Parts: sequence; C-alpha cells; structure tokens
Amino acid sequence: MAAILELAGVLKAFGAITVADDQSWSLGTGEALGVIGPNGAGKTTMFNLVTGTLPVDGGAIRLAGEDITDWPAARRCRAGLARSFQVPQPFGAMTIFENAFVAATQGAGLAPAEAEDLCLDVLDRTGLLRKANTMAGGLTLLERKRLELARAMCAKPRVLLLDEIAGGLTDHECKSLIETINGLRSTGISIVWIEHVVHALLAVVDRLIVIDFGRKIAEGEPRAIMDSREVRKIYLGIEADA
Ligand SMILES: Nc1ncnc2c1ncn2[C@@H]1O[C@H](COP(=O)(O)OP(=O)(O)OP(=O)(O)O)[C@@H](O)[C@H]1O
Repeated sequence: MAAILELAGVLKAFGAITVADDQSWSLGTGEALGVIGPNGAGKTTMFNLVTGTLPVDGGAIRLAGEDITDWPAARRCRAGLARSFQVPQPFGAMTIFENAFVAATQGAGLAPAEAEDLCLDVLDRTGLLRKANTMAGGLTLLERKRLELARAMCAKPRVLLLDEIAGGLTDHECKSLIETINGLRSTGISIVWIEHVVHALLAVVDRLIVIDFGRKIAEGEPRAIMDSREVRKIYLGIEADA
C-alpha cells in the first residue's frame, strides 16, 4: 500500500514540554489509522503540525510523496488534507448548507456550481441533507459532529483527519456516526482518527498507533495493541511486567 501521508522524525516542543518526540509513522492510501493516548499526549498538536497551523521544530511531513513541511495551511488543505475539530465551531449564523459551501469554495477551491453539487452529495452522505437549510447555531451535538465531518469532506480531502469526533455522543448516536464514517471510507478516502472512544475506533480502523508524551510507543493491529501491556499500563495503571 503506497503511503499517502508520512511523518519522518517530527519534533515539536512548547518550552520545556516536548509534544512531538521524533514522531515517525505513515498512512497507507485508503487506510484508516486510529490514534490513542492519554490526555495531553500531543495528539491534537500532531494534527496541527500535519495541517500546518503549527510549524514543526524538526523532521518532515510528506503528502503523496511530496514534502509539505514548509507549506502554509491553506495550501495543504487544497492539496487534500482536511480535518475536523475536537470542539465543533460551525458558523452559527449560517445554514448547514452555507457552512458546507464555504468549505467547498474556500477549502477545495471549487466554483459555485461544482461546490453546490459536492455539498448536496456530502450532506446526503453525512445524514444532513434534510436539515440543509437549518441554522448551524441550533444543532444538537450529533448534528454538529456530522457538520464537522461534512465540512471536512467538502474540502475534497485525500486524507481526512478526525479529532475526537465520537466524544460526548450516546451509544446510539455513536453507532450511527460510525456507519457514516464507514460509508465515507468506501469512497477510498484515507483517514487518521484520534479518539478516546475506543470501541468506535475499533469499528473502523485498520491499524492503531499509541502516543504518550509526544512519542509513538506502539503501533499495530488494533485489538493486539489494546491488549498490549504498554497500553494497559498507560490506561489502567497495570505495570508492563504484570
Ligand atoms: N499552543 C500551545 N502552547 C503551549 N502548550 C500547548 C499548546 N498547544 C498544546 N499545548 C500543550 O501541549 C500538550 C499536548 O496537548 P494536545 O492538545 O496535543 O494533547 P492531546 O493528546 O490532544 O490531549 P487530549 O486527549 O486531552 O485532547 C499539553 O500539555 C498542552 O497543554
């Protein structure tokens, strides 16, 4: 599987706190990769480094083999990197359709007619078409999460970065979101998903990486990783040699 996204020795520190410590991993084309790790481990910061909202201190980031380390965020988005945010912040005074339209025209750079077609298709796939003319300010949490997903998809990503999109949802809502994400996967999109709701991740991802103190400490088949002593130690406080 050819790599669509690669991090090679990425470094980042905020003062004395190292949040990306020689991070190297890759995402295969069409693959879904899960990212877990304790609060403050550096997971969201890693997305900020990948999308270019934060500069790296060292190392390289490549998209489809091209070095994008020094590219500004907007150029990375046009090249196919889009993300959802942990705390959804839609334009509340605009409708769902208008929020999606901004992403399609500004994120993907589409002309209005093409953007409209894409928005209608994405809103359909993300279960929001019925509510396209509803103001985004009054949505439920699930609807806001769906809109996060829709806005990212309207940027026409090759790589979709999801940041804790299942957090705060009921089991039923979570299940419905998982179905939507798996539906998007069938379009061939590659996904990196940071999530604390592990059962949601396990229903979607092909592989897991574990980050602790900015370091990748484990990587592999999701269930094997969840059962590993290293992960049990971090999450449950069980000693690695127990
Ligand atoms: N702009 C910043 N300036 C200084 N410190 C920051 C900045 N952004 C994040 N940090 C710190 O970097 C560390 C990693 O934060 P980050 O949000 O990446 O963790 P996380 O793994 O996503 O956590 P969570 O699971 O709670 O979302 C934390 O200690 C955080 O306070």
